[in-house]
Amino acid sequence: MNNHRDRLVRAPDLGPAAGGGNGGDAKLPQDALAILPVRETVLFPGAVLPLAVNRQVSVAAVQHAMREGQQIGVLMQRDPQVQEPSPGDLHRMGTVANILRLVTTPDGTHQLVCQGVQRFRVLDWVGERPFIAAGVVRIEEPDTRTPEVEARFLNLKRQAAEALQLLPQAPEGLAATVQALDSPAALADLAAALLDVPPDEKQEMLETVDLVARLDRVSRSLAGRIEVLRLSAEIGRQTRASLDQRQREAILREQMASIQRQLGEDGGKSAELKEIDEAIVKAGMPAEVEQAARKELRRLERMPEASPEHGMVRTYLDWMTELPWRLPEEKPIDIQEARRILDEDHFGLEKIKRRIVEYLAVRKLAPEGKAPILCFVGPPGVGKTSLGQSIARAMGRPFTRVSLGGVHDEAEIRGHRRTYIGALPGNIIQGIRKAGARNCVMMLDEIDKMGRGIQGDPSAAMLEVLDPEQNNSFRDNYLGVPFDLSRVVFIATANMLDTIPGPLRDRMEIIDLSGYTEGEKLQIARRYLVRRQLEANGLKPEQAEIDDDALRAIIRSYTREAGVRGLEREIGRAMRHAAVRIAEGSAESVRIGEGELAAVLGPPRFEDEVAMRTSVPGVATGLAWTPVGGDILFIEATRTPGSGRLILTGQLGDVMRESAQAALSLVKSRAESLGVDPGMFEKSDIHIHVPAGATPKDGPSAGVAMFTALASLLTGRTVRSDTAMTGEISLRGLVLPVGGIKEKATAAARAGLKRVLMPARNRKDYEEIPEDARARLEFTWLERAEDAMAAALEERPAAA
Ligand SMILES: Nc1ncnc2c1ncn2[C@@H]1O[C@H](COP(=O)(O)OP(=O)(O)OP(=O)(O)O)[C@@H](O)[C@H]1O
Repeated sequence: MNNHRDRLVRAPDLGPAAGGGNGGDAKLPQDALAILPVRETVLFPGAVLPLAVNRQVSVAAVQHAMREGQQIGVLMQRDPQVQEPSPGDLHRMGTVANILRLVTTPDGTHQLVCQGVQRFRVLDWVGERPFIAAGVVRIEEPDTRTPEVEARFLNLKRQAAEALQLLPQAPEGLAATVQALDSPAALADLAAALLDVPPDEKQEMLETVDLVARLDRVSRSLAGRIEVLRLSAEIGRQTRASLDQRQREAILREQMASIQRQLGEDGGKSAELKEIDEAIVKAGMPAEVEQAARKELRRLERMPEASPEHGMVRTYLDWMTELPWRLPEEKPIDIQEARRILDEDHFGLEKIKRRIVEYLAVRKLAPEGKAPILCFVGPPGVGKTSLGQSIARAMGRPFTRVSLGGVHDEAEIRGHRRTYIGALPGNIIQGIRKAGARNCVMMLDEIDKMGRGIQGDPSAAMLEVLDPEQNNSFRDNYLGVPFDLSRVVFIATANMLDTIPGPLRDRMEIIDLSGYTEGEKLQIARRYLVRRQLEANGLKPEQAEIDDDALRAIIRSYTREAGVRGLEREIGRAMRHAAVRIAEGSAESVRIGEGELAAVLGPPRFEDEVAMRTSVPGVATGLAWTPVGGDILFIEATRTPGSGRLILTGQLGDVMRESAQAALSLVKSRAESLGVDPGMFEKSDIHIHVPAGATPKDGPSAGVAMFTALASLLTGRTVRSDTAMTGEISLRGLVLPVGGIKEKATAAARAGLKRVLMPARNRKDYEEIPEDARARLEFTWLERAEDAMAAALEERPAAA
């Protein structure tokens, strides 16, 4: 069709390109492409297309590719008006092309003839001047021939044949080419390239990588096109039948007006449908999802408003249109600022904050990379949730919490199918909608408390949610379409590790928050909790004050916890007391010292518990590790006339029962050195009880305390009230090492004890114990059970 002769030109003939930047001669990294920005044209794989090359960026890109003998990346501009496009003006998905030849027309403009090879996606921009260059990933076209694909392939072929028949000026031989095509992907791309639709729609087709969705998308457009062609063919026929064109238009207008009149009578519904239609457009759904939504919208159109299904479809469409499909712009993370935010919100926790900053730094450098999933493990009230909130704040993203505690049904995570009455999406999708962004920070609370019921295993669904290979197309049963969770920042919390299923645990990076020492709690109270409670109770700082001694007393005598939640509650109570006094006018300002506490908060709750409990022989203070931090526990032993039985109560597990038996055997074998008549055992029953019977207890680490309690009972010497102990014992009287030393020592310090007895073989764990607890405790390291007796029992038998 050109009336001039094509001629081959070498790259340098194009004239000079602007210098500087990535340099005309610079080599690009291996998977990088020189980019040719084009306007209102989409090149599809397989298609041969002439492209105008006149702008500096285009000229330089083509020169570079030709000189290096490389392919070129063709990307369409978002806005055709932009004269000098920069990377931000381009779509991120385009087609890699082979340069076939370069043609210069007589009027001096250049045309590049190139052939699309395969799709690519831009990973990052690696240059802007003199030409745009991008690091890319090439998208392979898998050779899938499922029945789903096959059916669509045949259908599309049929449609293409029909369209070509209706087209008067279809190129010769095209119909035969189409029929001979054997690849569904090639057919879809060929049809898309030939279709007479706006460039943006073509770009959408290009971006539809999934083959089934692409075949559907192209087939839908083609069907529309065929309709138009049929109509125009019919009009043509009628014109030939000498129907006056004007007359025909008048008739059509008349028909349209009548249809509109009818619609007018039913204005409410059509307004509603229009609203949903607009919401679908606004939601920015991926093509496949939009297709599903539109299908439902068409169903809704046909449904009487009064039918129960109408409401269900309407609710479904509300969910679909309100979900944040579009990815909001992500600001790069400011690491300095993140550090400042973490410090502002939390006292101490240095190691943990450092780890979080590292995590954020990695995410900053590789935003699309697979970041590990952080899991905060620790007792309640140690700041797991508030750390999560700080991370969200530092990343500038919304925060949402999803509680997994008690979830034992897969559908709670993945939603119910819409066939169920009252079905809703699962809590992951609900969390996303609440957050309003699909790159939110989502805290998965109590992941250790997920159960497993008869309705499927929720942890399997969780695995899929957290798997970076799968979560970009997470399928909620209710939605029935994939949702991309890959940009969500997941953070899990748990009280204990043991109950998290192994595969889930492997996906996560565990961060331990073990609880605070008294010194840390004091600082947290002073810097955060008091201020927060002042505000919460409408007080100004000058109106109420709690001094340090009072805070320390609250920590010691009114709370016994690893975290600071109880502490905050008690401070809140004290503040309310102050608020009442100020509101009733009996004081201008209130100062609460240690002396006032009893009046404000009631009598101390924990102070003398140990002294009181251990005031009789037969009670020893043990130390336990629990999921909510360490704690003290009492081992009580008594003797009654009987026949040599050992009675054990207090919900003890097997290991603990055996350890009680071992303690008793050990005491029996030491009877003489304890000054006990060995014959006494046959005439007595020994009862060992570990109170707090509602909590199951297990483990061997109470062995030393059991032995000490029995020795105390039989010798009549009480156990020192300032001493707690832990350790396993062997039948031969050796003290064996145990776990949880740090938590146990912290618990002893928290309970106001002064001395702890621990296995000598745990000495290596001493370094782990927080400074604060170390300073307050005296440690005795036990080799043998006798060492415990010597260190724990009072010298003399208690007075009867
Ligand atoms: N290091 C700290 N500095 C300042 N405040 C803290 C610190 N640790 C905890 N807090 C405060 O203690 C309160 C309880 O913390 P948070 O709710 O985060 O606990 P949690 O570990 O998530 O508990 P749970 O497991 O019960 O949800 C919050 O108000 C939090 O701000």
